[in-house]
Amino acid sequence: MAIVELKNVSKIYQMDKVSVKAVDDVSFSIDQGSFCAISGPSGSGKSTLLNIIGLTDLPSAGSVIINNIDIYKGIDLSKTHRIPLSIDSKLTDFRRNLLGFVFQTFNLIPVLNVYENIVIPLHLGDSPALQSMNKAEQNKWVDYLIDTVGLTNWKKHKPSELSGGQRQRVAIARALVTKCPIILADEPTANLDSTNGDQILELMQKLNRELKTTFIFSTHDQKIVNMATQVIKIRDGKIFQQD
Ligand SMILES: Nc1ncnc2c1ncn2[C@@H]1O[C@H](COP(=O)(O)OP(=O)(O)OP(=O)(O)O)[C@@H](O)[C@H]1O
Repeated sequence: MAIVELKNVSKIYQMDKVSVKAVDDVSFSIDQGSFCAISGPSGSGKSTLLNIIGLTDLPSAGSVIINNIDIYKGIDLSKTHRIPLSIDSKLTDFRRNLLGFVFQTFNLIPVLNVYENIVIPLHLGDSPALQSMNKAEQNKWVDYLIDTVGLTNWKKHKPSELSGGQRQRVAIARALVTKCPIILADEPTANLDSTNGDQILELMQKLNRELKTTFIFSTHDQKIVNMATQVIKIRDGKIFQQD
């Protein structure tokens, strides 16, 4: 079953008189539970596609369907250059409930410790998955995540006291804490050495298998491509191969 579907999606960036077609009439679907790599050379449109799926970038044309919800239904995208106020709060809810984000620069809050960084999303929204857990169950879930990412002895430590690999583990636990069905990861291994990068990938693969969370990567990393259950290769904003 498809959890993400893009139909005839294009994205044009307009800069003064120059327009750049970053994504050019792209259609694909990603199955629930996939470990999916969007790969391609620099400037091919990977991050733009991930941002469109992450609902942080508005397409210029096409449909984006996530979890069977046609996100921009009824909106004339050709005349809309900014996320319309009328759907802004709906998109924020979709992002909180459906999507978790892992970035190459980790994006942790420096003044908060590991535990506090991980539980932040629990204080921001109230997704259906979270509503189904009482306080004790939430605490058990957070402990399970911290244990699974191997940071039980580091709960009280600040990000500055952690290695790059440990910081990315915090970011992964934070992305998963709301039990969202989809994790978007933009070059998650780019700032890690190869040993730490390998460990982070193995961890994400384990979580993908155990929790059935869908992982979608934008990446140059051939190791991610080799591990992926679905690969979408793009070049100049177009798909040139899918397997
Ligand atoms: N905000 C923007 N304004 C104008 N042009 C942009 C913007 N973001 C991306 N682009 C252009 O769109 C094209 C695709 O960029 P994108 O960042 O999606 O590629 P990428 O494959 O992720 O590249 P990289 O691997 O180097 O991060 C490029 O030509 C880029 O210059």
